[in-house]
Amino acid sequence: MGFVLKKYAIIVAGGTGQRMKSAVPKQFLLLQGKPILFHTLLQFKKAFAEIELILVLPRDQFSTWQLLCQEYPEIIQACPHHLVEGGATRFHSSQQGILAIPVEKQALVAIHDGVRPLVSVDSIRHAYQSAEEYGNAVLAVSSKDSIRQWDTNENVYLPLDRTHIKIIQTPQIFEISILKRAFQQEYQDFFTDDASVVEVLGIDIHLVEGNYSNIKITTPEDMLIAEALTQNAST
Ligand SMILES: Nc1ccn([C@@H]2O[C@H](COP(=O)(O)OP(=O)(O)OP(=O)(O)O)[C@@H](O)[C@H]2O)c(=O)n1
Ligand SMILES: C[C@](O)(CO)[C@H](O)COP(=O)(O)O
Repeated sequence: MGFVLKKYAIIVAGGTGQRMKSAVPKQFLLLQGKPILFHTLLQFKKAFAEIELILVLPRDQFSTWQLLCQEYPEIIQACPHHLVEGGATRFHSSQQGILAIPVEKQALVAIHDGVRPLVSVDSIRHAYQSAEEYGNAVLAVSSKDSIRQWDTNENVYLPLDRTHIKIIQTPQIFEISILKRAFQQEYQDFFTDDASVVEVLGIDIHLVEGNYSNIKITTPEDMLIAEALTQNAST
């Protein structure tokens, strides 16, 4: 693969994990005996040794992370990174990460959920390659379930054609100049991911095939699924 542009990855982990209901912030929970965030950072390093990593965390979690980095020295050895303070929403955390990247550099920037540690190296490489070709790339998979949407006129859930549905994942990769422009906007409630922010500029989003294992660890059963999916990797 002939990559030309400099590559950054912003790993957003500025949330508080309310749905996980865990005393330990979910990004620090151990998966195969190592913090989730280590697995996430490592996948990007495995994809591109030269990549620059930016980790976004709430300020009050910096000290816990620094302690984890002492307890697991492989984190810093394998995945040196720049630590940035997060914001009130995912949008604001992405924005903080983007601000940490120098303006003058031409680069491709992936924004990835810290709690998606199972993204495959192949998916990461494929997404950067597509972003280099099309200007942006967002991982997505087809729905395996039937889908219904609430209809306010009929007051009932009506079926949707699932062949027209995509489940959106991360990483979501963009040219830095586009991200800088997009994230100057005011926050809007429908900004549930970075693609929805960039799209407001009138830019078409290019979806690329993701992997079903790339789950977002959101609720307690996701930890069990993640442990099961990584079991062979650790033996
Ligand atoms: N203010 C925020 C909110 C979320 N995130 C990050 O965005 C990713 C996806 O969000 P989600 O799974 O919703 O995480 P939380 O917001 O922590 O969880 P919850 O909504 O259950 O509180 C996570 O890596 C999370 O840390 C972030 O960086 N900053
Ligand atoms: C960015 C994302 O993971 C794409 O599926 C998702 O939108 C994050 O949503 P959350 O409510 O912040 O978990």
